Amino acid sequence: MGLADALARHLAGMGLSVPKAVGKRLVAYAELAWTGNERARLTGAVSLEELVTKHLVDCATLWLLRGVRWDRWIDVGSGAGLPGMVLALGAGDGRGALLEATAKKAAFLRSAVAAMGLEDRVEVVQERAEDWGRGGGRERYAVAVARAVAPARVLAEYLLPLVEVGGRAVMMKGPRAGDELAEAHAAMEVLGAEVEDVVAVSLPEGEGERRLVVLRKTRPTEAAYPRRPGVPAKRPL
Ligand SMILES: C[S@@+](CC[C@H](N)C(=O)[O-])C[C@H]1O[C@@H](n2cnc3c(N)ncnc32)[C@H](O)[C@@H]1O
Repeated sequence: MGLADALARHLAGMGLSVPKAVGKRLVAYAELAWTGNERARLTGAVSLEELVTKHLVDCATLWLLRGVRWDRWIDVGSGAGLPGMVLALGAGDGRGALLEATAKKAAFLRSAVAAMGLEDRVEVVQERAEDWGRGGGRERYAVAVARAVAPARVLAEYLLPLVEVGGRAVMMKGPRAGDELAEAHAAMEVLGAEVEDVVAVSLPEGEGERRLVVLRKTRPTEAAYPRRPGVPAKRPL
């Protein structure tokens, strides 16, 4: 079975389907990321097949969020482009940004965006989230999303300043999301956000449990946030 078929089978296991052409483009992107892996350590995947059937499928869980529109999004700490490239290739024709602090990874992201013909609607930003949230990215996006970047209370300070009032921060978490959210209570108070939803998803073929945490921003971010690069992680709110 080809990788595009394997991807389709895994997506079907979550009640999702994509047109064949989209499946092929997702696999083409995964092949780029897998090749790029040899030059810069881009993903934790141990094989191209795992990148497709585990990591891409995990990112596609975002399509299950009914209340979130992916038309002005930013993927914070995008790494090899996860979940941002999956959103760009599979979630309509919205505009997005891939934010990544590491130069080698940002260079890969630029080449992948160009190779997939996405330059018109996907921007690569090589910055720290803390800098972009004080600068050009402040309150600019409808949705900020992150996967495997930081604990919820740290991530709240990375994501919420980037989002407009009424916008969403989406944290892709594992089954311990409840504990992380309890720790993030103070951060959400300070940053002005409430938990809108926590969606439980079982990945197909026993690949594990996921929680998609959706926060809604309720008021503008105070000027003091986000704090300087490194401070949110060192001294979480
Ligand atoms: C473990 S990787 C996860 C990458 C990708 N989201 C994924 O799911 O495969 C975390 C990434 O976040 C980036 N990162 C961590 N903190 C960051 C920050 N404050 N601003 C921008 N990027 C950050 C790192 O450089 C790294 O590429």
